[in-house]
Amino acid sequence: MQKLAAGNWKMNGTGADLAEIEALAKAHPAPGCEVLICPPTTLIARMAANAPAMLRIGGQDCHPKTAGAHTGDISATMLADAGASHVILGHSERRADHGETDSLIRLKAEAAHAAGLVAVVCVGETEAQRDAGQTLPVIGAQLSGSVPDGATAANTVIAYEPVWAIGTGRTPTTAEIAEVHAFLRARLAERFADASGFRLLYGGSVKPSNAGEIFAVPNVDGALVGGASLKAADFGAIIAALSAA
Ligand SMILES: O=C[C@H](O)COP(=O)(O)O
Repeated sequence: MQKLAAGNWKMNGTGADLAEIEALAKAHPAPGCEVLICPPTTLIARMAANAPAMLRIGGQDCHPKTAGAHTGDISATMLADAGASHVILGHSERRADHGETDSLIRLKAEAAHAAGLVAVVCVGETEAQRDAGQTLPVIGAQLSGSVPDGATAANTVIAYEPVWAIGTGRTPTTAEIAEVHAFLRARLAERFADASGFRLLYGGSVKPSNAGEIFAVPNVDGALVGGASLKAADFGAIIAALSAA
């Protein structure tokens, strides 16, 4: 399978930041992995209009419906129309800030698939859940509830993001990442014939300095990167590490 370096710009970036994409493409015109940037919605069409061949573009959320009276929302169909090929769903910031449930995320993933988008479905435990020994049950429930039956290795990517590792500079040990990713692979195998082909990303404080050791962990097929995806030099170094893994 082709590994995936995915950047989530979150609520960061204006037109001036498109220069980072130009710099990234110049430094890595033919990376040895798939490269995805999920900018704010306002930048998707502009990024897609001049997208270098090495780059895929994604949204950060979508509504479960195709169209309708939903002020402020955007549909998967609209993302695809703007030039997106992927959409992040169920990020912990949306689960926390917008009360997104597993069943809602599943509906969003179904909408993404119907629009021809790859759904990047996020799962991850809070620090309190890890401290209580609930990491695997929590992640198992999120996976079962959020990933629709129509998921395949081609249309779905799973991102494991421990909530306590996001933007904190803290990461799990490589053994802890390995345990969760092996668990995810096994749980997917209970439902999907092509489970071995699903890309499993790690996310949470991935940086150039720790990317190599994280990418050496079994069943880690790439990363979902927040802060370090905003600058071409940092994200380029992560792309290089994944390409070499
Ligand atoms: O979607 C990305 C993750 O939330 C990770 O963010 P971070 O790399 O800034 O910790």
